[in-house]
Amino acid sequence: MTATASEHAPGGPAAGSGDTASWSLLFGYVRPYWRVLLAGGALSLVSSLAGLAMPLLAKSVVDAFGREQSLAGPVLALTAAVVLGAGIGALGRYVLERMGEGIVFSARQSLVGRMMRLRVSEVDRLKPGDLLSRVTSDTTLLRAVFTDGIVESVSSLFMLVGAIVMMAFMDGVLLLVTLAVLVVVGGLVGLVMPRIQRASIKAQEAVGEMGAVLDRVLQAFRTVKASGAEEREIATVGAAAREARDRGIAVAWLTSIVGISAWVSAQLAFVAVLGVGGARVAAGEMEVSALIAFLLYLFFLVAPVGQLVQGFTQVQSGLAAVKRIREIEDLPAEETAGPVPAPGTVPAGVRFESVGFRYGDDRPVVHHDVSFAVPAGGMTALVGPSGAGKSTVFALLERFYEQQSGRITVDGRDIRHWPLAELRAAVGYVEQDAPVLDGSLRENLLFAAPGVAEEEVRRVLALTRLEDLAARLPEGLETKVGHRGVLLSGGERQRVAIARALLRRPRLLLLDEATSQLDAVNELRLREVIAEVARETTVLVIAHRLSTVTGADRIVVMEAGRVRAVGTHDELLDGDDLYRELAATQFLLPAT
Ligand SMILES: Nc1ncnc2c1ncn2[C@@H]1O[C@H](COP(=O)(O)OP(=O)(O)OP(=O)(O)O)[C@@H](O)[C@H]1O
Repeated sequence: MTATASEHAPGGPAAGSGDTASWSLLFGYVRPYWRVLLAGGALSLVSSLAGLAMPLLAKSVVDAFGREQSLAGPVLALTAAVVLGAGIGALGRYVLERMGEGIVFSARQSLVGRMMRLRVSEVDRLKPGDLLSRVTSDTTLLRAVFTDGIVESVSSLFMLVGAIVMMAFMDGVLLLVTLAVLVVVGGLVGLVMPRIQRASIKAQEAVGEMGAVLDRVLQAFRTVKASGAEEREIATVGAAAREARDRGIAVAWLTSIVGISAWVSAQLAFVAVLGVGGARVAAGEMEVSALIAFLLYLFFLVAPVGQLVQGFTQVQSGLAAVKRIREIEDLPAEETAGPVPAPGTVPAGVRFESVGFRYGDDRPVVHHDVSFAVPAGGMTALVGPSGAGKSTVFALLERFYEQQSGRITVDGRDIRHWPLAELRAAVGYVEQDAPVLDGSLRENLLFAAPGVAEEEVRRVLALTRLEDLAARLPEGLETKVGHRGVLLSGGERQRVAIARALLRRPRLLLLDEATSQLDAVNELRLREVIAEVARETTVLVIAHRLSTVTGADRIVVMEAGRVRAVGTHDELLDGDDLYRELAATQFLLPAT
C-alpha cells in the first residue's frame, strides 16, 4: 500500500471542516470497545432511572405522611433507589473511564504506527515538538469524548426527557414555564458550541507550538548555553506558554458562558415555577406534594442540563483533537514492510542515470542530470564542495525522497521497483552525524539486526577497531552509552554506526563521513576500516577529507548538482581542476 494524498497540511485545517471524517476516525477507535460502551451506557441509564424515580418516591413519602400511613415502605424504597442508583452509577463510570483509557491507547498506537511510516519529506516539514504533543496531549482529549461526552449526554438527555414527561404528568402549566427557559439555554448552547471547537483547536495548536519551541531548545541545549541565550530562550518558551494559556482561557471563557447561562436559566425556572406553582396551590388547583415533586424534578433537571452542556463541550474539544490527529493519519506514508528475505552477501552495483531532483516544487534543483556508475564491490568516493548534492545521492538511494526524473538502479533494477524494506535491508546507511541511541553499546550495535550471533558481533567489532573500546568500558558491551552517546568520541561514534550497519550484512554500504575533524589516529582507523569493508561489500563513501579516499577505486567529483569528473586520485589530479584545487587546499599537494 502506498501513499494516500494529504488532505491538508498540519497546522491549518478550517475548524469545523471534515466532521464526518473525524467522527469515522473516532468510531474506528471505539469499535473494539463497543460492548463495553453499551454496558457502561446501560449502567448509566439504570442509574439515571433510579434518579428519575426519586422525586416520585419522595412524593409518596410526603403523601404517606399527609395520610398518616406507614412511612417504612416509601422510605425504604427511596433509600434503595438512592443507594442502588449511586452504586450502579459509580460502576458505570468506572467501566466508561476504563474504556476511555483504551481509546486513548488505541489512538496513540495507531498514531505512532503511522508516524513511523511517514515519508522523510513529510517529517522534514513537521516540528518534532508539535508531533509529540499530538501523540501525548491531543489523544488525552479523546478519553472524555465517549465518557463525559456521548454517554453522559445520552443519559442526561434520557433524564431530561424523562423529567419533562414526569413534569407534564404533574402540571402542564408549570411545564410550559420550564420549557420556555430550556429553549433559551438550547439556543445559546447551539450558538457557542462551534466557537468552542475552533477555540479548542487553537488551544491545542498552541500547546503543540510550545512543544516545538521546547524541542528546539533541548536539541541545541549546549549551543543555547554556550551562546548565553538562556534568558532569550526562557522568554521564547515563556511566550509560547503564555499563548497556550491565553488560548486555554478563551476556551474556558466560552465554556463558562455556556455553563453559567445554563445555571442561571435553571435558577430562573426554579423561581418562576415556585411563583406560578405557589399561586396554583393557593388557588387549590394543585396539591402541595405535586409542587414539591415538580420542584424536585426541576432540581433534577439542572444536573442533566449542565451535563449535556459539558458533554457537548467535551465532544467539541475531542473533535478538535481528532482533527489534529487526522492531519497526521492523512499524511502520505511509506508502504508497510512485509517479511524481508535475507539480502544475501553478493556486493551490489549502483547506477544513477540522468537523475534530476529537487526537495520540493518551490526549492532549487539539487541534482541536474546526475549520471554515474558504481560497480559491485570495492570503494567509490563522492567528493565535491559543500552543497554539491552528495548527501542527496544517499537520500535518493535509500528512497527517503523520489527523484523527479531519471532512473536509479541497484543491481540493474530500478529502486522504485524494489520492495522498500528489501532495498533498505540490502543498503547499509551511516549518517553524517552517526547518532548513538540511548541504551547499551550492544543495543546500539544490534539495533538494525537484533538476532545476530555473538561471534558475528565480535567479528564486526574487530573489523571496525572497536574491540579496545568494548574492553575499556566498565561493563563491556553492556555499558550504557548514554543519551546521544556522550561517553563516546566522534571517531568511536562513527565506527559504532558503521558496525551497526555492517551487522545487517548490507550488500552496499553508504557512508557519509563526518565533517568534524577526527584526530590522526581515528582518521587512520577509519581509513583502514573502510578499506577492509570494501573487500566484502560495495562501499560508497562521501568524503569530506580527500585523505580518506586517495586509495578509492574510483572517485566521483560533484559540483553544484552535476557530476564533473570520474577517475582515480591520480587521474583526477591530472585531469580535473576542481579536484586539484580541493587536494591543494587539503594539503595533499603543494599549492600551484
Ligand atoms: N531535507 C532537505 N530539504 C531541503 N533542502 C535540502 C535538504 N537536504 C539538503 N538540502 C539542500 O540540497 C542541497 C544539497 O545538499 P546535500 O546535503 O546533498 O549537499 P552535500 O554535497 O552533501 O553537502 P555537504 O558536503 O555540506 O554535506 C543543499 O543546498 C541543501 O541546502
